[in-house]
Amino acid sequence: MIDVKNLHKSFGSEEILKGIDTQFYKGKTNLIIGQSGAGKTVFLKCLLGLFTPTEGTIEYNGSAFSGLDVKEQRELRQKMGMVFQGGALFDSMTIEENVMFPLEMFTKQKKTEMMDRVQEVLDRVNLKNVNHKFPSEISGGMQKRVAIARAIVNKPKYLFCDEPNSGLDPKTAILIDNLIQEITQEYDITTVINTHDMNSVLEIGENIVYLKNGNLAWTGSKDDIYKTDDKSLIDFVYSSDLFRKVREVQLKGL
Ligand SMILES: Nc1ncnc2c1ncn2[C@@H]1O[C@H](COP(=O)(O)OP(=O)(O)OP(=O)(O)O)[C@@H](O)[C@H]1O
Repeated sequence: MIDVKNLHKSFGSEEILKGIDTQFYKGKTNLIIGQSGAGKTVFLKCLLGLFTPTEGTIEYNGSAFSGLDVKEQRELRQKMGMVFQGGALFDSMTIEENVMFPLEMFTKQKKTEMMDRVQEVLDRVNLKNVNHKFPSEISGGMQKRVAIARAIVNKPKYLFCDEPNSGLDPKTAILIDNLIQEITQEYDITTVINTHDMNSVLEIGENIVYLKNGNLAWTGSKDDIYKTDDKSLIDFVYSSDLFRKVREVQLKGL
């Protein structure tokens, strides 16, 4: 679990995050949603420890970066996996080398042990016969699977995903969403996903954190969204055609 307490983040005189209190739960797909510029990426970077909060704390199972020494901070970082927007694979490395990279960076495992683990996670994300290909030789959906495999190869306790569906067709996007949700449940990971995608909200939104202008405006599940009377959330989610249509069908009781 990640416990966020009174999180503020400013750049110079500009305050981006304005005192956020929320929790992200283990074994659940936690989503951060909000309009462009609301502060989602800044929030995700604070969670990753890439930005230091100006005020407030983020506790990972009771430990905050600020209370840890350098070695403990490194250990905590190793428990974090990240799926970057666009995948961020290394173009000059094969798929196998990409996935092995965190193990080579952070562990002292033997090559055979690393190879076994790489194969295990490639199997888990349903990627066959791609080990020796380069990222440019596989599809966008497959690249996302590689990015997920790389993010989980070192058995993280926390998984952060920045717009994991960007650039994918709707069907592939849902497959990727479902894969992230399955992995989250199977390995009991605290997963936080930054997304614009209302399909994702409807599909996998178990705990949704809605940011507005750097404030926490609403939290709840995908089912709670249908019952909400929060005007700003309604305005935001009903800008999605899909959401409006699903709601109309629900109201008709079909
Ligand atoms: N390193 C930085 N230095 C200064 N300002 C920053 C920095 N990173 C982000 N910001 C500012 O913080 C604000 C929120 O940006 P952020 O990227 O978190 O929004 P977002 O909700 O993720 O938007 P989008 O959905 O478009 O990605 C923006 O005004 C941005 O200019």
